[in-house]
Amino acid sequence: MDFVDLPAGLSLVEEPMRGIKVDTQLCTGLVLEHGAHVVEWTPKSASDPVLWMSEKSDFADDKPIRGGVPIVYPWFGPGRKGTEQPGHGFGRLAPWRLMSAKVTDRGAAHLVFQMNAKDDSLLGVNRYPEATVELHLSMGSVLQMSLVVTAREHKIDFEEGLHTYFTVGDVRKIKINGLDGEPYTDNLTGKFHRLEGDLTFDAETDIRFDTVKNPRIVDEELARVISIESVGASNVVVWNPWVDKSKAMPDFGDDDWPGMVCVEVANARSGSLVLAPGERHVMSQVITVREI
Ligand SMILES: O=P(O)(O)OC[C@H]1O[C@H](O)[C@H](O)[C@@H](O)[C@@H]1O
Repeated sequence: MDFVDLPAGLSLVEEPMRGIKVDTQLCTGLVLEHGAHVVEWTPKSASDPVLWMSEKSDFADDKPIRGGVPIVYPWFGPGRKGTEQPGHGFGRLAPWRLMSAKVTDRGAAHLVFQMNAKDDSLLGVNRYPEATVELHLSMGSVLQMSLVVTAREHKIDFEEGLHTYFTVGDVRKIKINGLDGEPYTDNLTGKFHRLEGDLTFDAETDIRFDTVKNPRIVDEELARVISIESVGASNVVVWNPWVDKSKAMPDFGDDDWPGMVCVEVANARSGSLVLAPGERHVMSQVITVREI
């Protein structure tokens, strides 16, 4: 950040943590160095925030942020062994460095962050040099995020995800369409199923689809459809903690669960990736909001 000049429309902020504030004719937004975390993206046409943020979130070097778009890398949840720490990997806890910042004439902000390869002090482990990990971000009337992983001298084997929290009117009244007929694993029971019709919510939900199809959140209450289009992802994870889990999470309000849903594009479990030395993989999502 110290080496990159910020054009009009971008400014440096220190609160709630150090990051880049975006304010252009197309959108407002906020991306923090901590985890290259997109905390806010609101297109100028939207009357409600698109991304959900917990008012109880921590903003600390050693804690993940609850809301926005946490980057999951290099393992998902507790990983394939079920014992990895920290949960969802160190990507969301790592300091990332701004490598370039541009704003187009039309007002789209293009930012590139790289996971800081020099600072491994945070977690006391020297894992970063295995790969170069970048987030390429375009924030305008749509939000486009690409996680770009390039193996260095050795073969790497990893999981990843863009763990997006969306604001919804009431999770009990939304439906997610686009995934009809797709197979999924219920992470709460370990059982396999196949979705029939639209996905709706009437209990705690934590499921992982094996799919390359694109989900849409149909939200009559907020009169909008949010589309999540991905490239290079073989999973979609859908999560809502419902009543009891919300109470158990200190960084999540007890009554916040109806107003959010996570729809996460990922390569996890059987979708995990292997890259040969020098090989690169890109996983992208494009988020679009349309009024209904
Ligand atoms: O609390 P976190 O580590 O941020 O994880 C929040 C959630 O993320 C994903 O959706 C997982 O599938 C869930 O099992 C997990 O509870």
